Amino acid sequence: MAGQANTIQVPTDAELLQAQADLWRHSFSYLTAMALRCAVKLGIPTAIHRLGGEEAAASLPDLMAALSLPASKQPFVRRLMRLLVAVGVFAADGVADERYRLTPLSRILVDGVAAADDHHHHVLQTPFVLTATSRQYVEAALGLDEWLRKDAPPAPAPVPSPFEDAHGAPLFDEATAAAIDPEFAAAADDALAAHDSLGIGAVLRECGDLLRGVASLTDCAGGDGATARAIAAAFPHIKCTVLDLPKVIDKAPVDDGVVNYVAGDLFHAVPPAQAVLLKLVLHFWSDDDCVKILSQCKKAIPSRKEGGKVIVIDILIEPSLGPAMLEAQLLMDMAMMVNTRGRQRDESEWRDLFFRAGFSDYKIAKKLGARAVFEVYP
Ligand SMILES: C[S@@+](CC[C@H](N)C(=O)[O-])C[C@H]1O[C@@H](n2cnc3c(N)ncnc32)[C@H](O)[C@@H]1O
Repeated sequence: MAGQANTIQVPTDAELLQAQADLWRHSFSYLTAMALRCAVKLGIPTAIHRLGGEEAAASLPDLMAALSLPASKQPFVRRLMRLLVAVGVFAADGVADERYRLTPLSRILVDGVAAADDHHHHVLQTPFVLTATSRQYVEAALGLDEWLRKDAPPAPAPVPSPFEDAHGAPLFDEATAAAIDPEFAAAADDALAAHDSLGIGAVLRECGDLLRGVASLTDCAGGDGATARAIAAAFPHIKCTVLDLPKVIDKAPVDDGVVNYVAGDLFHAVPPAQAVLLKLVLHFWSDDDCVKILSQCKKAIPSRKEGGKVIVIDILIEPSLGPAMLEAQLLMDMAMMVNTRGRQRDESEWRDLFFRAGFSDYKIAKKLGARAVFEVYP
């Protein structure tokens, strides 16, 4: 059928019109990201909060004044806000005289406030937005086709990410600040901390049984100890240890009497405990590295009979969560592919990692939004 390659089935009129609209949407979706970045840089969520709080909506002229923007730009800000309302970043009252309110999404972008009750933490996500939409991330993504054309180095050499190809240093590496831009490297660290801190409260509230009967826990790659301190506050009987790299532990609170901090390398040894936690760690690493990390964790825990387990909290790709959640998970996977050597995984990929590392069984204790909490047994 040689002729077929030169012809193509033209879509019906209805399909064509829909296809063109979808093409606009996908090709220009970066403008949604840039509109969100613009709103964060101007401080629009914080201004709306100050003008109206939860009770009253903020009018466009009041918003212009609060942001110190020239009145001549009001029609343009109205168009920016119209898009951000349409995609759920803000909500609007009225049609001609728009008044804007925060949505749950824009509430996590309000700066300089604390949670209104003791059970929740306000974790500001603006560093995440600013890094995800940064010139450095966008440039790395623009090199994706070139990167795919290039053969990977022979195994076991790691495959450098498009980010490394574009900028000459991996993300979150000592070399990043020197090779790229100290400001970007600091912002990326803040973005990681903001991204990771959101969610441990929900895990502790939703998974009551997860830590029942656990006497000691090592939070592997636990950063500055925020997660371990939250666990110790909720379960004071658990002896908590944080393992992270020396450069991170050096900045952690020295012997705060609640959590024990250990500087080390999770590829070499994990401080022994009844349970080891890997929260948002494995998605950063390749499959082979994950097997090495999980093997170290397995050495650190006792048998299943003695309550030994590894707790993994990470994204679980799950089409049944619906198209919007799946798209968020797959975009997070693309973000890992473009910017790191890691990936997001579906259940069969997680299962393979656990069994390759020598574990005998696992269960999904809870699915929480895009993430899942796994209990992995020796
Ligand atoms: C994605 S964060 C983990 C976040 C943390 N578990 C949380 O949920 O807040 C990555 C952490 O891994 C640490 N890390 C990276 N390589 C490491 C290694 N070889 N050994 C120990 N920690 C490491 C980093 O310093 C950083 O704190």
